[in-house]
Amino acid sequence: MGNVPTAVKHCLSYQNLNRDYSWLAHSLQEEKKIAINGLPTFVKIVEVGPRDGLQNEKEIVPTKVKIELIDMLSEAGLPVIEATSFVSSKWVPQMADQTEVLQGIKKLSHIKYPVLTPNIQGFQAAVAAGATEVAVFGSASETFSMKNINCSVEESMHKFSDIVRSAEEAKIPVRGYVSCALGCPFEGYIQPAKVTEVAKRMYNLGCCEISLGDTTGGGTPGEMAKMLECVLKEIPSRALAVHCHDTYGQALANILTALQMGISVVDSSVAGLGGCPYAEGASGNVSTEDVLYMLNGLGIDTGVDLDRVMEAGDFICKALNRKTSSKVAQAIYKP
Ligand SMILES: CC(C)(COP(=O)([O-])OP(=O)([O-])OC[C@H]1O[C@@H](n2cnc3c(N)ncnc32)[C@H](O)[C@@H]1OP(=O)([O-])[O-])[C@@H](O)C(=O)NCCC(=O)NCCSC(=O)C[C@@](C)(O)CC(=O)[O-]
Repeated sequence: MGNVPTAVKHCLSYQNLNRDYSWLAHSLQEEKKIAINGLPTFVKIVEVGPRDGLQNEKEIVPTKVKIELIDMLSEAGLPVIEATSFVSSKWVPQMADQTEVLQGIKKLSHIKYPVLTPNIQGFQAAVAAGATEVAVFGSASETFSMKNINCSVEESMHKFSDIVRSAEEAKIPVRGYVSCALGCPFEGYIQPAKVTEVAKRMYNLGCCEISLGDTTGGGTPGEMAKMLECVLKEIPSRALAVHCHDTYGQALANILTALQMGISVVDSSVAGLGGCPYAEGASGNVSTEDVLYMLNGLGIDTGVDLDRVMEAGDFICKALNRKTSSKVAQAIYKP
């Protein structure tokens, strides 16, 4: 870890914070159920690196590297790791080894390994490969829906409805993504009312959690607040997540805004890998390392070991022959 300032060390671990600032630890424990400054006391991190992070990579990443990455992330204590997607390999060649990845990883019993399924064909293949959680992905933008999953928003709802019905029978929880929640790469501004309408339809279909995606990474905290204000009128905060890309450097500010509004599920990607193949120019997701550092500093528990996530980030960056996009890892990680 090298020589890092004391204040920084405290952001490296929630446990450090508790130990070294006993007065704060005491108050955190005493007021376990009372949010500090309106913030949640626990945030669930949904690690999307192995799927969202890798799907856009031009060079095919070897299956064994993907498996090792997921196993390292499991060891880091991430509660949810989106492992792969059961989409067409003609559309997204990087995800063609979905079955091998899902079957090759060490599945720890306390960790969920959801996979993306755009249609019933993908859902059936995912279940056959052993998936126990899936996610459907819709959009608040008609154009993005066509480009991404080759159908209109209306048609996508019918496909998702089929998946949710089959998933209910198989007792498989379904997460729902709403892309373009803060803007579309093709249509630009998207009205919060449109985001709300799509999110509500997916929630009413039976999606247990709705992840609101800033696909372009162009949203700002003001826009995040307006969009969430609208969505929260229809969906309870406990069923919402935010999924922020960091193209414009707004992701952490957007996440903090969401936390202040009662959201306690945050999607992020190790080393800030990623980008959607159908959102050209949009860079990676916010890095898991940076989100953890911020949450640790706020005294918010996640159960995740930042050091181990940085090791996983270092591993995948070396495999991809690139520098991490995590500011925290750049600042403090010494292999
Ligand atoms: C949705 C489809 C499949 C429709 O693709 P299509 O071409 O319209 O599908 P189709 O039903 O007409 O079938 C055509 C061919 O695809 C096959 N096919 C059909 N379905 C499947 C399937 N599930 N798995 C494997 N193969 C499939 C099917 O068998 C057939 O094969 P052929 O007869 O030509 O050999 C296609 O558009 C697709 O795969 N899109 C991929 C989209 C994608 O993965 N996007 C990136 C993820 S979304 C994202 O990143 C955003 C998010 C979630 O992170 C949040 C955010 O940041 O906003």
